[in-house]
Amino acid sequence: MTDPRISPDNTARRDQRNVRIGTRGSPLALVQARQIAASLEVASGGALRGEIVPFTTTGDQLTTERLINSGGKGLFTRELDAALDRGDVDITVHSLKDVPAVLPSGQIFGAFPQREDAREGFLSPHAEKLADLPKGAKVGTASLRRESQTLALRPDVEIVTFRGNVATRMRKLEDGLADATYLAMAGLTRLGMAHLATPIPMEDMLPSAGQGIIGVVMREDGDAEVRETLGGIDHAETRAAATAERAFLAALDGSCRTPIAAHLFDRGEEWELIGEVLALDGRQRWRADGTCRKEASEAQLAALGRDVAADIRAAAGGVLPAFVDEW
Ligand SMILES: NCc1[nH]cc(CCC(=O)O)c1CC(=O)O
Repeated sequence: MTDPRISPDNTARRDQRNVRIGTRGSPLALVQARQIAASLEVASGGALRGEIVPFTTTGDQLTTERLINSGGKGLFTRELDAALDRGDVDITVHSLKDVPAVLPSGQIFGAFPQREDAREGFLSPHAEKLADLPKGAKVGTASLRRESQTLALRPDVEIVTFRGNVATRMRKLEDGLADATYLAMAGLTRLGMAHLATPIPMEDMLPSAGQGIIGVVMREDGDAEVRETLGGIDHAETRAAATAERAFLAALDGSCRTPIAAHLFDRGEEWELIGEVLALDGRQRWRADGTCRKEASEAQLAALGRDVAADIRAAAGGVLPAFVDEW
């Protein structure tokens, strides 16, 4: 006898297949993974069912201060990459800005769903924006990019190392450990907390390459139905941005200790990529930009990223690589 309390909609379809989704276990990561699960279900007409498999990554375990900048690449992806390799999960879901510029071999991006607000958010109980902070104020961040960008605008402020998930950083701010901090608007928006921050104009603070983008990774030889369904949730403009910004990153990021920012802007008729590299103390900043047609291929978008990177190297007059290595 069937239980009348179970509606047919909630009964697992016999032809429905599980897709195991590897993700970090942080609140933001889980929101993102659930979004992908829901999209997969819709895009496959109910044939695929997402099953969230949370992992603790090295980056989640380490509590050392400068971990993002000192521990090498892939701190937040290593365990997920291995699980995907072994076939323990079918896909992995990442904040693209935490994914190293080059994917592990055998892995590809199956989808870049539509980008969320890529701007940085400014959070402070005392001020609306960086310029309003009193002289010598403390700004909390663990990001070398945010540190150097802040010092470029406000050499007088003191940078204090600030990490942890969104809730932790908010608490540190409330406890007065810093007068202000930054969080990506994308993460705040996904967590329903965008109202806590003031978006910073892109021109004032260029975000990290890939900021606001979710990357869905699968094995090159992965399941054809999963691959096709991921193709259905891929967003062309977002893929264009991911491609150009990551090519720029790959061309410059010899060291993960380099403050680098990049964003692909929609200028109506064409794309414009703006890239930026800074000295850690913010006293030097190199910016370059380039454009390409909206119809550009992925190869052309990647070339745009490399060209802008080359322009920055040229502008830095050869000082960049050695300089960067010392950081
Ligand atoms: N480095 C941590 C991280 N990775 C992705 C986001 C936010 C979401 C996004 O940019 O996609 C954050 C938090 C932050 O920088 O504020």
